[in-house]
Amino acid sequence: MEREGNDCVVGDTSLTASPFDGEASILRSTLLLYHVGEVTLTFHSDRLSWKLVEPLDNDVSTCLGIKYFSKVATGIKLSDIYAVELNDHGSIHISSLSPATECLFLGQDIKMYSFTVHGFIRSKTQPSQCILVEYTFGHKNLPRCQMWVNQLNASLKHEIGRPKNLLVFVHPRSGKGNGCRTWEAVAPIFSRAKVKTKVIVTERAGEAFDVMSSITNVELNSFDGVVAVGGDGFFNEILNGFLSPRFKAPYPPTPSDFVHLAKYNGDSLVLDEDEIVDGTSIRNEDQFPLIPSPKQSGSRISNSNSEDKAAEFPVPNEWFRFGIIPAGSTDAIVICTTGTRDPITSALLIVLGKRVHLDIAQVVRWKRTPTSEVEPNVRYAASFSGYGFYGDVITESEKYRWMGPKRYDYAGTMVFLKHRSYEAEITYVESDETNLTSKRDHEGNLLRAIRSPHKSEKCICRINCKVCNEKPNHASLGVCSLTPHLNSEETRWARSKGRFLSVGAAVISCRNEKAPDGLVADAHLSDGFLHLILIRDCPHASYLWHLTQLTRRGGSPLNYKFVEHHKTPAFTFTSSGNESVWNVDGEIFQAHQLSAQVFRGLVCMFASGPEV
Ligand SMILES: Nc1ncnc2c1ncn2[C@@H]1O[C@H](COP(=O)(O)OP(=O)(O)OP(=O)(O)O)[C@@H](O)[C@H]1O
Repeated sequence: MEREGNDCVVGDTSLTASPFDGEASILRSTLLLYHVGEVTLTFHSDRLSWKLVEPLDNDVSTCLGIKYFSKVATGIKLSDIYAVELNDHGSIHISSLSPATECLFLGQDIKMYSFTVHGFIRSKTQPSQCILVEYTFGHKNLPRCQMWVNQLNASLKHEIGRPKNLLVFVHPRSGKGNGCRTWEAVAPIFSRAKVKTKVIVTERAGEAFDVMSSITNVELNSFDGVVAVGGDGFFNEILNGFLSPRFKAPYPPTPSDFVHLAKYNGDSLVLDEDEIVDGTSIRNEDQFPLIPSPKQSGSRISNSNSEDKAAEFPVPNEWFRFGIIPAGSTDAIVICTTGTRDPITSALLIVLGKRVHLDIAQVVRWKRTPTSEVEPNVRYAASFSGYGFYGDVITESEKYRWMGPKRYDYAGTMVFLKHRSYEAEITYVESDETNLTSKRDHEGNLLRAIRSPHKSEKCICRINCKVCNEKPNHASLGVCSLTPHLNSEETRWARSKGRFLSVGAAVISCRNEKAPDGLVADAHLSDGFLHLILIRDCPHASYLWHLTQLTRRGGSPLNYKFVEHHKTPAFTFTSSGNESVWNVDGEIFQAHQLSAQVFRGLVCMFASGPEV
């Protein structure tokens, strides 16, 4: 049933007032909204809205005396639409419609053409989660449907920031081994949104690193971003492959009395603190099979050539973004950046072209090579680097990878029972916000902090976070803009020395399903600070209490005398005595001595921050 005369296509110069709200509309037609009824569909520049032709009485429509309840939406913002498609079956039989709609056709068997608008709505119970919605509109006239599709698609093209071409890495064995299935579940969102994807399913650890570090700048420039279908460790590998050859920055600062322990036998250390990192040393990592040597590289993407040397790929790069489709065991980075652990939400945030900046820690290990030269070894971390308990858990858990995500619980229990502590010295740059929980008095006793922020005073990072939005201007300030808390005239260093159960540096809150508020509830995605958490040796029961607090929503895991919490842009670590390893974003990094700093908002993610 067609109502001729109710359609109008309005050009730019002769916009027609919408009958609903007086706003200028671009397009208006009477169409059939499947499962609802006949509607007047109106497109304003930023919104598609519809209204039932038959007036509703309290959301109830009546047809032939039968009442139908209409609880559907009455519109969708253009920014929440990710695809509009003309349905290729061409026409449908009225018999496949809902009873309410069939009533409109009085049972006639009429063929219709249709198009579907794909978008999302936020879950009412979990606001960070996006739920797919689709609205199918029908009309007997094919050109009319085509006109709507063309108009809406033309408008979607003007939506800012949406990607067109992505490089996707899938880790098939991530988490419970669901990497491929997870990608298959979200791939239709990309194809509907007409986002081209080059998909690489990894066959071994280190492959994504190789591809990312050897891909030419010309080819990388052809992508709008890279997507990891996997866990935190997999994302870390991709991040390191991206940054290592491209990001040029000084090494982290160290205090004037920082002695590189590799400097024994009176050799002088040849490193200059201002020396530029090219990061290629990561490729020579000798102890970790995950980061292979260049010879192993079986890259499925072309290698450098002379044309590429001329092509630039600036880092930081505002356009190029990273996405994570969660398929791992912990997925802390995706939880912190999207507020949820949901592949559909992640895929939608990617195709809709969302953007949030993320701080990245540069962790530099100082180590003597077989030729007796001291060599820095650079790793980048997006979520957490930890030593002692955290390093021991990751080492132990690798033995039980076959258990899947449960291996962390098992390994955690084993390591907890052993209750090992490690002798170390940590120095950190003080800032006005540095000492947050515990402080040592001059007699060496641990005092409960007086400056610990009360819970209600904590500024939690969320969508449009004010703290993160004060982002530095990378273009005008160069690399200095990445270390805003290190650029003051005088850097003040503080020191903690003793036996520690763990030493950790959180870049972000590290929320995950086991720790709903994360390790540091008020950490920000992009404030240019690391949260240094030092857990001094303490009785077993006290440590258990700290760990238990971590698992509680609203818990206070840092509010103990044996816990030091320092908000700092840089720190150094030197171990003495028996050693653990570092756990960098869930990957092992063996370092006896290291220095670290954080770069504010170094990379952009396809996300918008958590909706907390
Ligand atoms: N095809 C592969 N086979 C084996 N290992 C791989 C493969 N592809 C990648 N890897 C390695 O597996 C490691 C762990 O991957 P990932 O982070 O996805 O899983 P996870 O450890 O289960 O999750 P999470 O890091 O969230 O706890 C990564 O460091 C990556 O190098």
